[in-house]
Amino acid sequence: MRVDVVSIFPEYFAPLELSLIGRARANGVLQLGVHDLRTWTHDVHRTVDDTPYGGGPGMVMRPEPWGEALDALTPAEAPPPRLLVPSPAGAPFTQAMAYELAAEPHLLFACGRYEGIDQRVLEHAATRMPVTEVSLGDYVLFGGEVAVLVILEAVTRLLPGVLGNAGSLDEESHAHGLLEAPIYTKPPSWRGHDVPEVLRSGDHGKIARWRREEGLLRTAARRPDLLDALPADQLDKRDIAA
Ligand SMILES: N#Cc1c(-c2ccc3ccn(Cc4ccc(CN5CCCC5)cc4)c3c2)n[nH]c1N
Repeated sequence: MRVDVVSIFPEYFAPLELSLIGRARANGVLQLGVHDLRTWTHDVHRTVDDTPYGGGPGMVMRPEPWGEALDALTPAEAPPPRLLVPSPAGAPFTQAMAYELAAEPHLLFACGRYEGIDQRVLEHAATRMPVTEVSLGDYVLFGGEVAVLVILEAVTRLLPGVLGNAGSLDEESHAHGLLEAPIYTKPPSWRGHDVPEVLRSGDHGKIARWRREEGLLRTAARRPDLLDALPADQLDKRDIAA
């Protein structure tokens, strides 16, 4: 997968040299390009923002540099990338979207700052490539960079060969639409707290049932909205102890 990121703070993406994403890049699973938007400015002050039409707080990112940047990162001879624009007004980023993005050959991220990017940039880009405005959640950040780090981590871990034990993808939260069960390791007793006996029983059927029940209980307590979204055949409400 090829990923290009455009930002006025390219140094935000230094962490992508580390850990499993760094290894994915070294293995060629992920090709990452980070670009400074100011590369595509032409004035002495390298200006990327201006005042908002219609008034209002803050500044808006000018369309010209963005237009040139997206042109430069959208090769004419290859299929167009999917453009992702983090925004407080975006569609919620979910594990389902992470799976969808992990299947894309080329992602292009536009990191806004200030009060956002002139809307015409997205309108024009949409005439050439798929454009998705995406939001991490209902709170306001300073810009899109943190969102790109989150999205890139969620997507990269789904790429083939990135996670050593592919099985771990099956059992994690949101893989089956539920939260995962509690997890434990040695010692069997620690400060008076014991590991649930069933997990040390060696009975894999009982362990699987225990984990599903614990996941249901957690989901009912912390994320009842996920239960409502489960397909009817996957949940019998009686599964959840009162
Ligand atoms: N993903 C994600 C995000 C973001 C996010 C993503 C990208 C940018 C680019 C700039 N900002 C800052 C900002 C701040 C306030 C406003 C609202 N203003 C009201 C009047 C005109 C705009 C717009 C943007 C961003 C924030 N925040 N929260 C998420 N889950």
